[in-house]
Amino acid sequence: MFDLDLTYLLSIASAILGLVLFLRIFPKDNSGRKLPPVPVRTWPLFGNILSVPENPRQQFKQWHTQHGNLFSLYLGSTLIVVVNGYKAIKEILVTKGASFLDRPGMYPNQVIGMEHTGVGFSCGQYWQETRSATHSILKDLGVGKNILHEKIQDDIEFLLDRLVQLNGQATDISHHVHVSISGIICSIITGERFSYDDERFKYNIHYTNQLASCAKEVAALNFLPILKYLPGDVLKTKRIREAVEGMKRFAEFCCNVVNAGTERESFISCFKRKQKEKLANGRAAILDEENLKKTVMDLIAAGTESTSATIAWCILYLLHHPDVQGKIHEELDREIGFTRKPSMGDKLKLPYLEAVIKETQRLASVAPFSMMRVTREDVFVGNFFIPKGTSVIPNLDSVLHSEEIWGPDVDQFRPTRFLNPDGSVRHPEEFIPFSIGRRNCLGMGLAQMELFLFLASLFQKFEFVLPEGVDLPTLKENLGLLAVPTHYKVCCVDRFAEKI
Ligand code: HEM
Repeated sequence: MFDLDLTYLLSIASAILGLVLFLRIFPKDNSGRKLPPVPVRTWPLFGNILSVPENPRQQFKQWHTQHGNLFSLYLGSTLIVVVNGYKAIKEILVTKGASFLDRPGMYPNQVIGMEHTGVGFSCGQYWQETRSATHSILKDLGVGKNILHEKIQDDIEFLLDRLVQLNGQATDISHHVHVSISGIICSIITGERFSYDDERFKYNIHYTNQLASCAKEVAALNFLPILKYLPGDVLKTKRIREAVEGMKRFAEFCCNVVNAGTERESFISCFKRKQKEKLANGRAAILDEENLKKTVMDLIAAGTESTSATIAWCILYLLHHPDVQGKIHEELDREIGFTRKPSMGDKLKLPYLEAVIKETQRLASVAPFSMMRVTREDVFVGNFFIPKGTSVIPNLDSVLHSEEIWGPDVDQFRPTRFLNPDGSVRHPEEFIPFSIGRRNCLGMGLAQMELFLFLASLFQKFEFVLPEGVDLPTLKENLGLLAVPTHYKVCCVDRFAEKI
Protein backbone atom coordinates (compact mmCIF):
# COMPACT_ATOMS: atom_id res chain seq x y z
CA MET A 1 0.00 0.00 0.00
CA PHE A 2 2.80 2.38 1.06
CA ASP A 3 4.79 1.43 -2.08
CA LEU A 4 1.80 2.04 -4.24
CA ASP A 5 1.25 5.45 -2.63
CA LEU A 6 4.90 6.35 -3.12
CA THR A 7 4.79 5.34 -6.76
CA TYR A 8 1.55 7.24 -7.11
CA LEU A 9 3.02 10.35 -5.45
CA LEU A 10 6.19 10.14 -7.50
CA SER A 11 4.24 9.89 -10.71
CA ILE A 12 2.07 12.88 -9.68
CA ALA A 13 5.23 14.83 -8.82
CA SER A 14 6.87 14.01 -12.15
CA ALA A 15 3.63 14.86 -13.98
CA ILE A 16 3.60 18.25 -12.25
CA LEU A 17 7.27 18.74 -13.07
CA GLY A 18 6.60 17.78 -16.69
CA LEU A 19 3.65 20.16 -16.75
CA VAL A 20 5.74 22.99 -15.33
CA LEU A 21 8.36 22.38 -18.00
CA PHE A 22 5.63 22.19 -20.61
CA LEU A 23 4.15 25.44 -19.40
CA ARG A 24 7.63 26.84 -19.99
CA ILE A 25 7.58 28.89 -16.83
CA PHE A 26 10.97 30.60 -16.89
CA PRO A 27 11.96 29.12 -20.24
CA LYS A 28 15.63 29.20 -21.12
CA ASP A 29 17.35 29.72 -24.45
CA ASN A 30 19.82 27.16 -25.84
CA SER A 31 22.66 28.46 -23.69
CA GLY A 32 20.58 28.32 -20.52
CA ARG A 33 19.99 32.08 -20.24
CA LYS A 34 16.70 32.92 -18.53
CA LEU A 35 13.92 34.30 -20.75
CA PRO A 36 11.00 36.23 -19.17
CA PRO A 37 8.36 33.81 -17.76
CA VAL A 38 5.42 32.56 -19.82
CA PRO A 39 2.30 33.00 -17.67
CA VAL A 40 0.11 30.37 -19.35
CA ARG A 41 0.22 27.04 -21.08
CA THR A 42 1.96 26.96 -24.46
CA TRP A 43 0.29 24.84 -27.14
CA PRO A 44 2.07 23.42 -30.17
CA LEU A 45 1.49 25.52 -33.29
CA PHE A 46 -0.68 28.15 -31.55
CA GLY A 47 1.66 28.96 -28.67
CA ASN A 48 -0.28 31.12 -26.17
CA ILE A 49 -2.54 32.82 -28.71
CA LEU A 50 -5.64 31.09 -27.30
CA SER A 51 -5.01 32.59 -23.83
CA VAL A 52 -4.77 36.19 -25.03
CA PRO A 53 -8.25 37.76 -24.97
CA GLU A 54 -9.50 40.08 -27.73
CA ASN A 55 -8.90 43.03 -25.43
CA PRO A 56 -5.85 42.00 -23.39
CA ARG A 57 -5.61 45.10 -21.14
CA GLN A 58 -6.94 43.40 -17.98
CA GLN A 59 -5.17 40.11 -18.65
CA PHE A 60 -1.83 41.88 -19.15
CA LYS A 61 -2.43 43.81 -15.91
CA GLN A 62 -2.98 40.54 -14.06
CA TRP A 63 0.11 38.87 -15.56
CA HIS A 64 2.16 42.00 -14.76
CA THR A 65 1.07 41.73 -11.10
CA GLN A 66 1.67 37.97 -10.95
CA HIS A 67 4.88 37.67 -12.95
CA GLY A 68 6.63 41.04 -12.72
CA ASN A 69 7.71 43.61 -15.28
CA LEU A 70 8.53 41.23 -18.12
CA PHE A 71 6.63 38.23 -19.38
CA SER A 72 6.82 36.22 -22.60
CA LEU A 73 4.13 34.96 -24.92
CA TYR A 74 4.42 32.68 -27.92
CA LEU A 75 2.08 33.85 -30.67
CA GLY A 76 2.38 30.91 -33.00
CA SER A 77 6.06 30.13 -32.75
CA THR A 78 7.05 33.81 -32.46
CA LEU A 79 8.41 34.87 -29.08
CA ILE A 80 6.97 38.17 -27.86
CA VAL A 81 8.09 39.90 -24.70
CA VAL A 82 5.65 42.28 -22.98
CA VAL A 83 7.41 44.99 -20.97
CA ASN A 84 5.47 46.64 -18.13
CA GLY A 85 5.99 49.50 -15.69
CA TYR A 86 7.82 52.80 -16.16
CA LYS A 87 11.24 51.61 -15.01
CA ALA A 88 11.40 48.64 -17.38
CA ILE A 89 9.89 50.57 -20.32
CA LYS A 90 12.45 53.35 -19.81
CA GLU A 91 15.19 50.73 -19.73
CA ILE A 92 14.19 49.26 -23.12
CA LEU A 93 13.26 52.51 -24.90
CA VAL A 94 15.84 54.91 -23.47
CA THR A 95 18.77 53.39 -21.52
CA LYS A 96 19.09 50.37 -23.83
CA GLY A 97 17.07 52.05 -26.60
CA ALA A 98 19.66 51.34 -29.33
CA SER A 99 18.92 47.59 -29.07
CA PHE A 100 15.15 48.11 -29.43
CA LEU A 101 14.91 50.61 -32.31
CA ASP A 102 13.59 48.31 -35.06
CA ARG A 103 10.08 47.08 -35.83
CA PRO A 104 8.91 43.57 -36.77
CA GLY A 105 7.40 42.95 -40.23
CA MET A 106 3.68 43.70 -40.62
CA TYR A 107 1.32 41.77 -42.89
CA PRO A 108 -0.38 44.81 -44.59
CA ASN A 109 3.03 46.21 -45.60
CA GLN A 110 4.03 42.82 -47.04
CA VAL A 111 0.81 42.69 -49.09
CA ILE A 112 1.80 45.82 -51.05
CA GLY A 113 5.50 44.94 -51.15
CA MET A 114 6.45 47.93 -48.95
CA GLU A 115 7.71 46.13 -45.87
CA HIS A 116 11.02 47.93 -45.51
CA THR A 117 10.11 51.44 -46.68
CA GLY A 118 8.61 54.56 -45.09
CA VAL A 119 9.12 55.86 -41.58
CA GLY A 120 6.79 53.89 -39.32
CA PHE A 121 7.92 50.32 -39.95
CA SER A 122 11.40 50.50 -41.47
CA CYS A 123 14.59 49.54 -39.65
CA GLY A 124 18.28 50.40 -39.25
CA GLN A 125 20.03 53.14 -41.20
CA TYR A 126 17.08 53.39 -43.61
CA TRP A 127 14.71 54.29 -40.74
CA GLN A 128 17.23 56.66 -39.15
CA GLU A 129 17.67 58.70 -42.33
CA THR A 130 13.93 58.74 -43.16
CA ARG A 131 12.98 59.71 -39.59
CA SER A 132 15.54 62.50 -39.49
CA ALA A 133 14.36 63.89 -42.87
CA THR A 134 10.66 63.60 -41.92
CA HIS A 135 11.25 65.22 -38.55
CA SER A 136 13.16 68.17 -39.97
CA ILE A 137 10.57 68.73 -42.74
CA LEU A 138 7.67 68.74 -40.25
CA LYS A 139 9.63 71.20 -38.11
CA ASP A 140 10.30 73.48 -41.09
CA LEU A 141 6.59 73.39 -41.98
CA GLY A 142 5.80 74.75 -38.54
CA VAL A 143 5.02 71.72 -36.36
CA GLY A 144 5.86 72.68 -32.81
CA LYS A 145 5.95 76.35 -33.86
CA ASN A 146 3.13 78.86 -34.00
CA ILE A 147 3.08 79.27 -37.79
CA LEU A 148 1.12 76.07 -38.39
CA HIS A 149 -1.69 77.02 -36.09
CA GLU A 150 -3.34 79.30 -38.67
CA LYS A 151 -3.69 76.35 -41.03
CA ILE A 152 -5.21 74.27 -38.23
CA GLN A 153 -7.51 77.15 -37.24
CA ASP A 154 -8.88 77.30 -40.82
CA ASP A 155 -9.91 73.66 -40.61
CA ILE A 156 -11.37 74.21 -37.15
CA GLU A 157 -13.47 77.15 -38.46
CA PHE A 158 -14.84 74.84 -41.10
CA LEU A 159 -15.68 72.19 -38.51
CA LEU A 160 -17.38 74.73 -36.20
CA ASP A 161 -19.54 75.97 -39.12
CA ARG A 162 -20.62 72.44 -39.96
CA LEU A 163 -21.57 71.79 -36.34
CA VAL A 164 -23.46 75.13 -36.04
CA GLN A 165 -25.49 74.17 -39.11
CA LEU A 166 -26.74 71.10 -37.24
CA ASN A 167 -28.63 73.47 -34.97
CA GLY A 168 -28.24 71.38 -31.83
CA GLN A 169 -29.34 68.17 -33.54
CA ALA A 170 -27.70 65.01 -32.16
CA THR A 171 -24.64 63.98 -34.17
CA ASP A 172 -21.71 61.56 -34.24
CA ILE A 173 -19.00 64.08 -33.28
CA SER A 174 -16.18 61.54 -33.78
CA HIS A 175 -16.91 61.42 -37.50
CA HIS A 176 -16.80 65.23 -37.98
CA VAL A 177 -13.56 65.53 -36.00
CA HIS A 178 -12.00 62.57 -37.84
CA VAL A 179 -12.65 64.17 -41.25
CA SER A 180 -11.27 67.50 -40.05
CA ILE A 181 -8.06 66.02 -38.58
CA SER A 182 -7.57 63.95 -41.73
CA GLY A 183 -7.92 67.16 -43.79
CA ILE A 184 -5.13 68.81 -41.77
CA ILE A 185 -2.57 66.03 -42.23
CA CYS A 186 -3.43 65.79 -45.97
CA SER A 187 -2.98 69.54 -46.39
CA ILE A 188 0.39 69.47 -44.58
CA ILE A 189 1.43 66.64 -46.90
CA THR A 190 0.26 68.16 -50.22
CA GLY A 191 -0.03 71.89 -49.48
CA GLU A 192 -3.60 71.64 -50.87
CA ARG A 193 -6.79 71.79 -48.88
CA PHE A 194 -9.03 68.87 -49.86
CA SER A 195 -12.76 69.49 -50.04
CA TYR A 196 -14.46 67.12 -47.58
CA ASP A 197 -16.63 66.01 -50.51
CA ASP A 198 -13.63 65.12 -52.68
CA GLU A 199 -14.18 61.49 -53.67
CA ARG A 200 -10.49 60.53 -53.32
CA PHE A 201 -10.26 62.10 -49.88
CA LYS A 202 -13.46 60.32 -48.78
CA TYR A 203 -12.21 56.99 -50.14
CA ASN A 204 -8.93 57.36 -48.26
CA ILE A 205 -10.83 57.82 -44.98
CA HIS A 206 -12.99 54.83 -45.90
CA TYR A 207 -9.96 52.58 -46.56
CA THR A 208 -8.11 53.72 -43.44
CA ASN A 209 -11.20 52.82 -41.38
CA GLN A 210 -11.49 49.52 -43.24
CA LEU A 211 -7.91 48.58 -42.31
CA ALA A 212 -8.50 49.62 -38.68
CA SER A 213 -11.57 47.35 -38.58
CA CYS A 214 -9.34 44.37 -39.48
CA ALA A 215 -6.89 44.92 -36.59
CA LYS A 216 -7.42 41.52 -34.98
CA GLU A 217 -7.06 39.67 -38.27
CA VAL A 218 -3.89 41.66 -39.04
CA ALA A 219 -2.43 40.67 -35.65
CA ALA A 220 -3.21 36.98 -36.29
CA LEU A 221 -1.69 37.11 -39.80
CA ASN A 222 1.46 38.82 -38.50
CA PHE A 223 2.24 35.91 -36.21
CA LEU A 224 0.69 32.97 -38.02
CA PRO A 225 1.16 33.87 -41.71
CA ILE A 226 0.13 30.34 -42.69
CA LEU A 227 -3.44 31.34 -41.76
CA LYS A 228 -3.71 33.38 -44.94
CA TYR A 229 -4.17 30.06 -46.77
CA LEU A 230 -7.30 29.18 -44.76
CA PRO A 231 -10.25 28.60 -47.11
CA GLY A 232 -13.14 31.08 -47.13
CA ASP A 233 -11.05 34.16 -46.30
CA VAL A 234 -11.78 33.83 -42.56
CA LEU A 235 -9.05 36.35 -41.80
CA LYS A 236 -10.31 39.00 -44.20
CA THR A 237 -7.16 39.00 -46.35
CA LYS A 238 -9.16 40.43 -49.27
CA ARG A 239 -10.49 43.33 -47.18
CA ILE A 240 -7.00 44.03 -45.86
CA ARG A 241 -5.49 44.01 -49.35
CA GLU A 242 -8.27 46.23 -50.73
CA ALA A 243 -7.81 48.73 -47.86
CA VAL A 244 -4.07 48.96 -48.03
CA GLU A 245 -4.03 49.18 -51.84
CA GLY A 246 -6.62 51.99 -51.62
CA MET A 247 -4.40 53.86 -49.13
CA LYS A 248 -1.42 53.39 -51.44
CA ARG A 249 -3.36 54.79 -54.42
CA PHE A 250 -4.23 57.88 -52.38
CA ALA A 251 -0.56 58.40 -51.42
CA GLU A 252 0.37 58.11 -55.12
CA PHE A 253 -2.33 60.64 -55.96
CA CYS A 254 -0.95 63.07 -53.33
CA CYS A 255 2.56 62.73 -54.78
CA ASN A 256 1.19 63.38 -58.29
CA VAL A 257 -0.76 66.48 -57.17
CA VAL A 258 2.51 67.98 -55.98
CA ASN A 259 4.38 66.82 -59.11
CA ALA A 260 1.77 68.65 -61.15
CA GLY A 261 3.41 71.85 -59.97
CA THR A 262 1.66 73.25 -56.89
CA GLU A 263 3.55 76.30 -55.63
CA ARG A 264 2.73 75.79 -51.97
CA GLU A 265 5.23 74.45 -49.44
CA SER A 266 4.29 70.92 -48.46
CA PHE A 267 5.76 67.78 -46.94
CA ILE A 268 6.06 66.23 -50.40
CA SER A 269 7.77 69.23 -52.03
CA CYS A 270 10.26 69.46 -49.12
CA PHE A 271 10.97 65.71 -49.29
CA LYS A 272 11.65 65.98 -53.02
CA ARG A 273 13.98 68.93 -52.42
CA LYS A 274 15.92 66.90 -49.86
CA GLN A 275 16.05 64.05 -52.34
CA LYS A 276 17.62 66.40 -54.96
CA GLU A 277 20.15 67.75 -52.45
CA LYS A 278 21.21 64.21 -51.57
CA LEU A 279 21.44 63.29 -55.27
CA ALA A 280 23.66 66.33 -55.87
CA ASN A 281 25.93 65.03 -53.11
CA GLY A 282 26.00 61.61 -54.72
CA ARG A 283 23.68 59.83 -52.28
CA ALA A 284 19.92 59.34 -52.64
CA ALA A 285 19.19 55.64 -52.38
CA ILE A 286 17.15 56.01 -49.19
CA LEU A 287 14.99 59.09 -49.85
CA ASP A 288 13.53 57.73 -53.10
CA GLU A 289 9.98 57.78 -54.55
CA GLU A 290 8.91 54.51 -52.90
CA ASN A 291 10.04 55.81 -49.54
CA LEU A 292 8.16 59.08 -50.04
CA LYS A 293 4.96 57.23 -50.95
CA LYS A 294 5.13 54.94 -47.92
CA THR A 295 6.09 57.79 -45.57
CA VAL A 296 3.00 59.69 -46.78
CA MET A 297 0.88 56.59 -46.07
CA ASP A 298 2.44 56.23 -42.60
CA LEU A 299 1.84 59.87 -41.69
CA ILE A 300 -1.80 59.78 -42.79
CA ALA A 301 -2.48 56.47 -41.02
CA ALA A 302 -0.67 57.41 -37.80
CA GLY A 303 -1.80 61.03 -37.74
CA THR A 304 -5.57 60.76 -38.00
CA GLU A 305 -7.39 58.33 -35.72
CA SER A 306 -5.04 58.71 -32.74
CA THR A 307 -5.82 62.42 -32.42
CA SER A 308 -9.49 62.31 -33.42
CA ALA A 309 -10.18 59.43 -31.00
CA THR A 310 -8.57 61.44 -28.17
CA ILE A 311 -10.89 64.39 -28.90
CA ALA A 312 -13.91 62.05 -29.02
CA TRP A 313 -12.86 60.53 -25.65
CA CYS A 314 -12.54 64.00 -24.12
CA ILE A 315 -16.08 65.03 -25.12
CA LEU A 316 -17.40 61.67 -23.90
CA TYR A 317 -15.69 62.03 -20.49
CA LEU A 318 -17.17 65.52 -20.15
CA LEU A 319 -20.68 64.22 -20.82
CA HIS A 320 -20.05 62.04 -17.78
CA HIS A 321 -18.55 64.99 -15.85
CA PRO A 322 -20.57 68.15 -16.65
CA ASP A 323 -18.88 69.95 -13.70
CA VAL A 324 -15.52 69.63 -15.53
CA GLN A 325 -17.07 71.00 -18.73
CA GLY A 326 -18.40 73.95 -16.67
CA LYS A 327 -14.90 74.70 -15.33
CA ILE A 328 -13.42 74.64 -18.86
CA HIS A 329 -16.10 77.11 -20.01
CA GLU A 330 -15.34 79.40 -17.04
CA GLU A 331 -11.60 79.36 -17.79
CA LEU A 332 -12.14 80.02 -21.52
CA ASP A 333 -14.66 82.82 -20.90
CA ARG A 334 -12.34 84.48 -18.38
CA GLU A 335 -9.09 84.20 -20.39
CA ILE A 336 -10.24 84.43 -24.01
CA GLY A 337 -13.87 85.54 -24.11
CA PHE A 338 -16.19 85.05 -27.07
CA THR A 339 -14.82 87.27 -29.80
CA ARG A 340 -11.38 85.94 -30.70
CA LYS A 341 -10.14 82.49 -31.67
CA PRO A 342 -7.95 80.55 -29.22
CA SER A 343 -4.31 80.40 -30.32
CA MET A 344 -1.21 78.52 -29.14
CA GLY A 345 -0.21 81.68 -27.26
CA ASP A 346 -3.17 81.03 -24.93
CA LYS A 347 -1.89 77.65 -23.76
CA LEU A 348 -0.23 78.93 -20.59
CA LYS A 349 -3.41 80.81 -19.65
CA LEU A 350 -5.52 77.66 -19.82
CA PRO A 351 -3.95 75.21 -17.33
CA TYR A 352 -7.26 73.58 -16.45
CA LEU A 353 -7.95 72.73 -20.11
CA GLU A 354 -4.43 71.34 -20.43
CA ALA A 355 -4.96 69.19 -17.35
CA VAL A 356 -8.21 67.88 -18.90
CA ILE A 357 -6.36 66.98 -22.12
CA LYS A 358 -3.63 65.16 -20.20
CA GLU A 359 -6.16 63.28 -18.06
CA THR A 360 -8.06 62.27 -21.21
CA GLN A 361 -4.86 60.91 -22.77
CA ARG A 362 -3.94 59.08 -19.57
CA LEU A 363 -7.30 57.45 -18.95
CA ALA A 364 -8.21 56.68 -22.59
CA SER A 365 -4.67 55.47 -23.33
CA VAL A 366 -5.49 55.31 -27.06
CA ALA A 367 -2.28 53.49 -27.99
CA PRO A 368 -2.17 51.13 -24.99
CA PHE A 369 0.47 48.79 -26.42
CA SER A 370 2.36 51.45 -28.39
CA MET A 371 3.86 50.06 -31.63
CA MET A 372 5.82 46.84 -31.47
CA ARG A 373 9.62 46.84 -31.51
CA VAL A 374 12.07 44.08 -32.38
CA THR A 375 15.49 43.55 -30.80
CA ARG A 376 18.51 44.36 -33.01
CA GLU A 377 20.82 42.18 -30.92
CA ASP A 378 20.87 39.89 -27.87
CA VAL A 379 20.18 42.00 -24.80
CA PHE A 380 19.61 41.60 -21.04
CA VAL A 381 16.80 43.51 -19.30
CA GLY A 382 17.02 43.14 -15.53
CA ASN A 383 17.89 39.45 -15.04
CA PHE A 384 16.19 38.34 -18.21
CA PHE A 385 17.70 37.55 -21.55
CA ILE A 386 15.96 38.71 -24.74
CA PRO A 387 17.40 37.18 -27.92
CA LYS A 388 18.04 39.16 -31.13
CA GLY A 389 14.94 39.28 -33.34
CA THR A 390 12.40 39.09 -30.47
CA SER A 391 9.22 41.17 -30.86
CA VAL A 392 8.65 43.46 -27.88
CA ILE A 393 5.46 45.21 -26.72
CA PRO A 394 6.03 48.29 -24.54
CA ASN A 395 2.82 48.15 -22.47
CA LEU A 396 2.21 51.92 -22.05
CA ASP A 397 -1.11 51.07 -20.40
CA SER A 398 0.76 49.56 -17.45
CA VAL A 399 2.24 53.03 -16.80
CA LEU A 400 -0.77 55.23 -17.62
CA HIS A 401 -3.03 53.04 -15.44
CA SER A 402 -0.58 52.33 -12.63
CA GLU A 403 -2.08 52.73 -9.16
CA GLU A 404 1.43 53.17 -7.78
CA ILE A 405 1.96 56.27 -9.96
CA TRP A 406 -1.51 57.87 -10.09
CA GLY A 407 -3.03 56.74 -6.80
CA PRO A 408 -6.04 54.62 -5.81
CA ASP A 409 -8.44 56.58 -8.08
CA VAL A 410 -6.38 55.64 -11.16
CA ASP A 411 -9.50 54.51 -13.06
CA GLN A 412 -11.39 57.76 -12.40
CA PHE A 413 -11.39 60.87 -14.59
CA ARG A 414 -9.81 63.52 -12.32
CA PRO A 415 -7.98 66.27 -14.28
CA THR A 416 -6.72 68.00 -11.12
CA ARG A 417 -4.13 65.23 -10.71
CA PHE A 418 -2.23 67.19 -13.39
CA LEU A 419 -2.39 70.49 -11.46
CA ASN A 420 0.04 71.78 -8.81
CA PRO A 421 -1.39 73.44 -5.69
CA ASP A 422 -0.70 76.87 -7.30
CA GLY A 423 -2.86 75.90 -10.33
CA SER A 424 0.04 75.41 -12.77
CA VAL A 425 0.25 72.22 -14.87
CA ARG A 426 2.19 69.19 -13.56
CA HIS A 427 4.32 67.26 -16.03
CA PRO A 428 5.05 63.87 -14.42
CA GLU A 429 7.71 61.95 -16.38
CA GLU A 430 5.48 58.85 -16.27
CA PHE A 431 2.92 60.57 -18.53
CA ILE A 432 3.95 58.74 -21.74
CA PRO A 433 0.99 58.41 -24.17
CA PHE A 434 3.37 59.24 -27.06
CA SER A 435 5.96 56.72 -25.80
CA ILE A 436 9.57 57.73 -25.07
CA GLY A 437 13.07 57.49 -26.52
CA ARG A 438 14.49 58.00 -30.01
CA ARG A 439 11.61 56.25 -31.79
CA ASN A 440 8.73 57.82 -29.90
CA CYS A 441 5.74 59.39 -31.70
CA LEU A 442 6.99 61.45 -34.62
CA GLY A 443 3.79 63.51 -34.66
CA MET A 444 3.74 64.43 -30.96
CA GLY A 445 4.19 68.17 -31.62
CA LEU A 446 1.42 68.22 -34.23
CA ALA A 447 -0.92 66.11 -32.08
CA GLN A 448 -0.43 68.41 -29.07
CA MET A 449 -1.21 71.48 -31.19
CA GLU A 450 -4.30 69.84 -32.67
CA LEU A 451 -5.61 68.62 -29.31
CA PHE A 452 -5.23 72.06 -27.73
CA LEU A 453 -6.62 74.13 -30.63
CA PHE A 454 -9.53 71.78 -31.40
CA LEU A 455 -10.64 71.37 -27.80
CA ALA A 456 -10.20 75.06 -26.89
CA SER A 457 -12.22 76.10 -29.97
CA LEU A 458 -14.91 73.44 -29.55
CA PHE A 459 -15.51 74.31 -25.89
CA GLN A 460 -15.36 78.05 -26.52
CA LYS A 461 -18.12 77.68 -29.10
CA PHE A 462 -20.29 74.83 -27.78
CA GLU A 463 -21.75 73.19 -24.78
CA PHE A 464 -21.90 69.44 -25.38
CA VAL A 465 -25.07 67.85 -24.03
CA LEU A 466 -26.83 64.53 -24.30
CA PRO A 467 -29.81 64.29 -26.65
CA GLU A 468 -33.02 64.44 -24.63
CA GLY A 469 -34.13 61.17 -23.08
CA VAL A 470 -30.90 59.37 -24.01
CA ASP A 471 -28.84 57.50 -21.39
CA LEU A 472 -25.20 58.40 -20.77
CA PRO A 473 -23.16 56.65 -23.48
CA THR A 474 -20.95 53.79 -22.39
CA LEU A 475 -17.26 54.35 -21.62
CA LYS A 476 -16.50 50.94 -23.09
CA GLU A 477 -13.83 51.08 -25.76
CA ASN A 478 -13.41 49.36 -29.12
CA LEU A 479 -9.86 48.11 -29.22
CA GLY A 480 -8.48 47.65 -32.71
CA LEU A 481 -5.20 49.22 -33.78
CA LEU A 482 -6.15 51.91 -31.23
CA ALA A 483 -8.60 52.21 -28.34
CA VAL A 484 -11.51 54.28 -29.66
CA PRO A 485 -14.80 55.10 -27.90
CA THR A 486 -17.95 53.21 -28.81
CA HIS A 487 -20.01 55.41 -31.20
CA TYR A 488 -22.16 57.95 -29.40
CA LYS A 489 -24.24 60.97 -30.34
CA VAL A 490 -24.13 64.39 -28.78
CA CYS A 491 -25.83 67.78 -29.27
CA CYS A 492 -23.51 70.74 -29.89
CA VAL A 493 -25.32 73.73 -28.38
CA ASP A 494 -24.02 77.06 -29.68
CA ARG A 495 -22.96 79.15 -26.65
CA PHE A 496 -22.65 82.32 -28.77
CA ALA A 497 -26.25 82.12 -29.92
CA GLU A 498 -27.32 82.42 -26.27
CA LYS A 499 -25.11 85.44 -25.55
CA ILE A 500 -25.99 87.56 -28.58
C1 HEM B 1 -2.96 61.78 -29.64
C2 HEM B 1 -2.33 61.47 -30.74
C3 HEM B 1 -1.22 60.47 -30.88
C4 HEM B 1 -0.77 59.48 -30.05
C5 HEM B 1 -1.33 59.11 -28.67
C6 HEM B 1 0.33 58.83 -30.70
C7 HEM B 1 1.06 57.78 -30.16
C8 HEM B 1 2.10 57.14 -30.81
C9 HEM B 1 2.84 56.04 -30.26
C10 HEM B 1 2.61 55.42 -28.88
C11 HEM B 1 3.76 55.66 -31.19
C12 HEM B 1 4.76 54.51 -31.07
C13 HEM B 1 6.10 55.06 -30.63
C14 HEM B 1 7.11 54.01 -30.27
O1 HEM B 1 7.28 53.01 -30.96
O2 HEM B 1 7.79 54.21 -29.24
C15 HEM B 1 3.61 56.53 -32.32
C16 HEM B 1 4.38 56.45 -33.47
C17 HEM B 1 4.23 57.29 -34.56
N1 HEM B 1 3.36 58.35 -34.66
FE1 HEM B 1 2.03 58.95 -33.26
N2 HEM B 1 0.54 59.41 -31.92
C18 HEM B 1 -0.37 60.44 -32.07
C19 HEM B 1 -0.45 61.32 -33.14
C20 HEM B 1 0.34 61.32 -34.26
C21 HEM B 1 0.26 62.26 -35.35
C22 HEM B 1 -0.68 63.48 -35.43
C23 HEM B 1 1.17 61.88 -36.29
C24 HEM B 1 1.43 62.54 -37.63
C25 HEM B 1 2.34 63.27 -37.97
C26 HEM B 1 1.85 60.69 -35.78
C27 HEM B 1 2.86 60.01 -36.43
C28 HEM B 1 3.52 58.92 -35.91
C29 HEM B 1 4.55 58.19 -36.64
C30 HEM B 1 5.03 58.48 -38.07
C31 HEM B 1 5.00 57.17 -35.79
C32 HEM B 1 6.08 56.14 -36.10
C33 HEM B 1 7.43 56.76 -35.72
C34 HEM B 1 8.62 55.87 -36.02
O3 HEM B 1 8.46 54.67 -36.19
O4 HEM B 1 9.74 56.42 -36.07
N3 HEM B 1 1.32 60.39 -34.53
N4 HEM B 1 2.60 57.43 -32.08
